[in-house]
Amino acid sequence: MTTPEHPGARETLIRVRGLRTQFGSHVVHDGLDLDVYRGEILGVVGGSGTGKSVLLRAITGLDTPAAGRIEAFGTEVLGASPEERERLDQRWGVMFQDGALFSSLTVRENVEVPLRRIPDLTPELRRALADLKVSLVGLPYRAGEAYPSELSGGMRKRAGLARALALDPEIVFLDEPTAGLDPIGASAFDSLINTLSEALGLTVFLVTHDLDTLYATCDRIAVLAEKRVLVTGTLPQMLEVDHPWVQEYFTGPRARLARGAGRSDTKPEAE
Ligand SMILES: Nc1ncnc2c1ncn2[C@@H]1O[C@H](COP(=O)(O)OP(=O)(O)OP(=O)(O)O)[C@@H](O)[C@H]1O
Repeated sequence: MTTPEHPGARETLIRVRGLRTQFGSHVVHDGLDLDVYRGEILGVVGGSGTGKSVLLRAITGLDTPAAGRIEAFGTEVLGASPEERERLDQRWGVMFQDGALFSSLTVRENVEVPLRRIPDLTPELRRALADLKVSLVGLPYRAGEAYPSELSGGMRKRAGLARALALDPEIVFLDEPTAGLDPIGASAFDSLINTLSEALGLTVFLVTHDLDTLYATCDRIAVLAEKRVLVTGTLPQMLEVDHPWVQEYFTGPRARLARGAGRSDTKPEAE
């Protein structure tokens, strides 16, 4: 299937070509291509088990694919030297579905973990920078002193985002950030993603099942199906795609609800 859009000549931050991932004989991706452009919020959708999380992990070097090329900021992720890898890790942040926080550390200490990679950063400055990130994601100051178990699910997700933002990355990878949140909490998280994208020029790679989030935040969508990125495009373009899963997902009853009565901060149609 062709890719019906290209948002002008934009800088490609991440370029994936011919990606193949597999676990034993189970092939998850085969011949997957994807570009992520600077400054965009890209929503990655697909049925359960189509490999959205595996793609995120492959791009960020957490899983090693069987074949293909992944380029981030012009650097080959696969086969990057430890020094290159360190530089890449400073240019992206990853927020996992459950926040993946260390339960024995306070929120501030969790956010300080990536900051420990910066040589010569005094403990006082590290702490101050962590507090800044905690407030950047809309958590109250006292949340920095709380342990993850003392926070609500929504606050834990924000804490996970604060840690992902610790090193001022250019791109954040968010794995189902609104999963498990009530609609008000999910809507607040959508607004936070939009605000951070606009204020910091942050690029966002967003794995989600949440149609409301797609409508509220995403500039572009990539659909995973048939072991690859089947199609990319804007939301209006998705409505024109002639593929059963895409049709069902974007024009089914839940999609109509999301489109019609979307959250209050629904993003205007991109391009
Ligand atoms: N470490 C692993 N070992 C074996 N199989 C794995 C591993 N990680 C993922 N898989 C398999 O790869 C496939 C894709 O998994 P992935 O978690 O990426 O799907 P997903 O699209 O994110 O699904 P969901 O929407 O349900 O979260 C699944 O069949 C999963 O069982």
